[in-house]
Amino acid sequence: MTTHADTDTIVAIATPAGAGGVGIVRLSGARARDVAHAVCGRRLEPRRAHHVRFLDEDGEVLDDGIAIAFAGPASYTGEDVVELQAHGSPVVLQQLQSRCRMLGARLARAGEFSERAFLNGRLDLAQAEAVADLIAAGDVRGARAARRSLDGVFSERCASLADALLQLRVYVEAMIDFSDEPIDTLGGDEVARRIAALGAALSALEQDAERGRRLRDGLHVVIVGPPNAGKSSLLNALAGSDRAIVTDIAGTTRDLLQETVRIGSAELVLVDTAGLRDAGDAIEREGIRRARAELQRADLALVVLDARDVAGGLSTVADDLAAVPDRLLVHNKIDLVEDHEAADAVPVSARTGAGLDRLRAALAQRLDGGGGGEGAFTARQRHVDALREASTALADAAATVDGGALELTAESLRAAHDAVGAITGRVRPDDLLGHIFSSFCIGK
Ligand SMILES: Nc1nc2c(c(=O)[nH]1)N(C=O)[C@@H](CNc1ccc(C(=O)N[C@@H](CCC(=O)O)C(=O)O)cc1)CN2
Ligand SMILES: Nc1nc2c(ncn2[C@@H]2O[C@H](COP(=O)(O)OP(=O)(O)OP(=O)(O)O)[C@@H](O)[C@H]2O)c(=O)[nH]1
Repeated sequence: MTTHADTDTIVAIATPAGAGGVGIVRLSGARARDVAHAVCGRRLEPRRAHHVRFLDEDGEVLDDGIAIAFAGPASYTGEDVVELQAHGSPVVLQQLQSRCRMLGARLARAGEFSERAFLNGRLDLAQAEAVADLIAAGDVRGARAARRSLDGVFSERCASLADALLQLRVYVEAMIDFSDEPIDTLGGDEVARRIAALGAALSALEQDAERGRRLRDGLHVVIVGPPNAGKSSLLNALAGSDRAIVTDIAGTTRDLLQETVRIGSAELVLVDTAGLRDAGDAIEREGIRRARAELQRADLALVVLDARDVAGGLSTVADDLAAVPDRLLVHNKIDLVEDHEAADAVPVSARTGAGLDRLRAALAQRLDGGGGGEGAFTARQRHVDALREASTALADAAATVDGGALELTAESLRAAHDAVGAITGRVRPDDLLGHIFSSFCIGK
């Protein structure tokens, strides 16, 4: 792997803002070790922890700490890297960073260390994205899944798909070169068979990636039901807060209200919505429109019904539930009814708290069904979109094979191959890298 001697040497505080036990200033680039030499007053042997004094330009001691140098390409970025590990004082870390800048290092942009790791082939694009997803993970499942992506689980699946697509492209290109012969003697059936097999592999990966996207983005649970069923009360009870306004006036909730709730080791995003009904003033109708739009994005609808009128409530919302992939029925206000057992619903009272543990358990079970088990990895919307694009292109390829229009088949296969390649960054549109790495934190 080549180090990029022609690029700037960059510096950033790698640890979070604020005071901490230890703070790290990280350098990467051809001049990293020279800069460190000047700051530490001595040369650093690679991969060895040195206890040194960090000096300012007058030889004044800024702090004492640990300095470690990594000689490229055996480093995180693939370039020469130095870490200056000081006491976690924001003042000291700022001084150290300024000193490195005075010595010729430039302040790193957000994500620039990881971007260099990508550009130097240390990580592919999906792995670099997994670094950011690991850092941002809100729960154990998300962190584990991001770790698998960082280890290349997702990338390897993409790579083997890309390989198979490449082989098929080569085969089809060869057929085109012999195109004066009839297609069936050349193996048109074989091409069709291989396209079908690839389509199956692609759709399996697309499903796993969609599950991975949910792991990353969190399960989106939308609370719906008729007015006054107790949706806001239930949000408050689950969130353990008084976020939502509760009154006995039907149509109280108008806008969407979102809370992040932790269930076991998982985090889910709960959205309270306006009660669904075909009435109300202009504001309430807008609230209902937003509730319906929110349902389109839901992974799970938590359907809250008043236990005193389950059938009536359900008929109010039935049409709106059609688009939701999964639902959990809740009968609320069981404190007001005698017999509340129901086979297909969780009975609760948002007022007394009865049944809430059962509801949490039911939610936790749905969360497990949503992925995060053995082998699950994180993915992003970008990846799911790319896999869908590849599926469409592959379907186009299949359609043209039948007609014997092999140039078109070859073109569609190329499009599918490029779409899969964009996931790991083998193929990349111009603006993609800036878009991805700018959302990282500084120092990563
Ligand atoms: N102090 C510190 N901790 C850290 C990092 C860091 O940069 N500094 N990391 C970064 O964000 C992560 C670890 N990532 C790293 C990845 C590769 C190499 C590295 O030196 N790789 C060489 C040698 C391989 C080996 O010895 O195992 C290589 O890949 O050739 C270092 C850190 C998490 N913890
Ligand atoms: N007895 C009893 N009353 C409840 C329970 N849950 C909610 N309520 C009452 O029912 C009324 C409506 O509750 P909300 O939480 O505002 O209902 P909502 O479904 O959000 O109502 P909208 O905002 O109109 O859609 C309030 O007076 C609550 O105090 C419950 O479990 N038992």
